[in-house]
Amino acid sequence: MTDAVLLDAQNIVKHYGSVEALRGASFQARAGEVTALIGDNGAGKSTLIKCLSGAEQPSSGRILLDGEQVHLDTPTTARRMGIETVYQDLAVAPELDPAANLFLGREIHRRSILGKLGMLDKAEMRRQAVEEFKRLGVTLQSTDVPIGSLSGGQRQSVAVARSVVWASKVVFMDEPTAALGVVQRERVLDVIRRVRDQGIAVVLISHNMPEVLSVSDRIEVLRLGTRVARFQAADTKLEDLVAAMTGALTQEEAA
Ligand SMILES: Nc1ncnc2c1ncn2[C@@H]1O[C@H](COP(=O)(O)OP(=O)(O)OP(=O)(O)O)[C@@H](O)[C@H]1O
Repeated sequence: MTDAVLLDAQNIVKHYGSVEALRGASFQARAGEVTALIGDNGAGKSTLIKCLSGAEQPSSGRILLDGEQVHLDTPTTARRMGIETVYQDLAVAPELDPAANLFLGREIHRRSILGKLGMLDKAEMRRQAVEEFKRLGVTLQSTDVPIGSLSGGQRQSVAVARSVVWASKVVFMDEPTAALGVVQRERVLDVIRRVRDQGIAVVLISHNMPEVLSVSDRIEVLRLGTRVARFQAADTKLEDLVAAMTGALTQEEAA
């Protein structure tokens, strides 16, 4: 674990009309660590991630990346800064194979005039995809079949890999293991650990507390739109997390 904060969100407020989804929420993530963002339904987790990935604009507050204030006006701006997001609803194209999914929207074109005419370099994309899947520990029996025919866990591993390959700093994952079986869930968690080990700051939203404790280095708790507690996962018990989420424990000074 390191002490250098890579992503530092300070006092983020987000209004949707009269609803105050975030009421001065702060959040920090470090490179080479998994930080879990937890909280009860409606606590503001998804809204915070949207604000930190350029999908929504905060009403007020500051976001620092590597110590510099940034304005994430669109997801494209965030991506250019090395921030990627994996959404809950498997963001893959089922009819395409895993390599094509990895390069979706970022295809490699042939070098010749054919490339200028829009022809894709499928062999090169496949070669790089196989390398990336290997690096991230994504095991697929075949890289030639449509992704729709793979298991849920394999599909989700490809979705995670797709964001991770392009992320140089931060990856947000909103419930990446929701709806997966035990074995498949473990596979995705392994991919997450490998991503962390490559120096990326991984931010994980999850409602599964044993999973949070097993994969995270740090845990930040949101309640009613503000951060109410922070924990180092190694020193934390499940009851501590539940107490912080429900408001039984207020640890605001520590947060
Ligand atoms: N687009 C929107 N318009 C109006 N209110 C919204 C909108 N998005 C979120 N909210 C409200 O903001 C609050 C926080 O929602 P958010 O989805 O961020 O919570 P969450 O912690 O991710 O919850 P869950 O665990 O249920 O997904 C909720 O009260 C929600 O109803």
